Amino acid sequence: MIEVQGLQKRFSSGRGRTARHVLAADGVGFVAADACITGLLGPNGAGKTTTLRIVAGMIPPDAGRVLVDGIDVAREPQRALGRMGVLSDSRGLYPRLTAQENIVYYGRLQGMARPAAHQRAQALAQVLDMVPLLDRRTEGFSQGERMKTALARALVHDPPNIILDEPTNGLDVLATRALRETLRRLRDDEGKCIVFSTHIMQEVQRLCDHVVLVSHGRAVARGTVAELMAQTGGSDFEDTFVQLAFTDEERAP
Ligand SMILES: Nc1ncnc2c1ncn2[C@@H]1O[C@H](COP(=O)(O)OP(=O)(O)OP(=O)(O)O)[C@@H](O)[C@H]1O
Repeated sequence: MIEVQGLQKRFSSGRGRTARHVLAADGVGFVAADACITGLLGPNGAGKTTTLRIVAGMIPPDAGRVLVDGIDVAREPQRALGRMGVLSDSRGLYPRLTAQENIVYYGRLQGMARPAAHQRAQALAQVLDMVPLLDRRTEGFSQGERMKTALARALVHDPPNIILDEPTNGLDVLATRALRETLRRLRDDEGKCIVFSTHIMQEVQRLCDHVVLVSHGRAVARGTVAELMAQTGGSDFEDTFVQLAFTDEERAP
């Protein structure tokens, strides 16, 4: 379970009169339960990636906190990270290592013995339909191949919580379907807590049990797709999204 409480994060660039500030997270908070797929849905620049990077301990918040299975990420980052698998926006694979070496290396960093990490890499490759990739260097991998490798790496230590930033970015329709199926299986068979970010409404409708609408660094609405639509009295999720996530000025043509 992941609890995100009142996160604030301001980015600054320049100095003096030329200084510019962006409030990327402005009090965002939500709870992501176990055996549940939670989607952070929001427009471009809403603060989804910033929020997930803070959750994953990659950047510190200015205020607020994140608890992963009750462990404070800022206070005990190693323990918290051990309970999280993170697929970040950059994917960040080592190009000179094979897919298998990338996965095993990360498993070793998480304290796994080499044989166990190898076994797990093989098992994940079966699940993610990437066995032929295992012995290839990741240099030159396609988007889908990179995503699968990064996902296997994120899951190698069998974490109870899985964080995915825009996981379907650059995937074709079959790879997207396969990923969705994998996430459902992880939820249903293994009770994982899964949080992912997207700005694609259809993805949320197809996959999410719980939706957190993020806008201007805040969680402006939460619930199932049906609950969110009931809030606006609409029958179309796109209309609901536009009503809840954009201001009147932003909506004006
Ligand atoms: N390192 C940074 N330095 C300066 N500004 C940043 C930085 N990271 C994010 N921002 C700004 O913070 C705001 C939120 O960005 P973020 O990437 O979290 O949004 P997002 O919801 O993930 O957007 P998208 O859907 O477009 O990926 C944006 O205005 C962005 O330009």
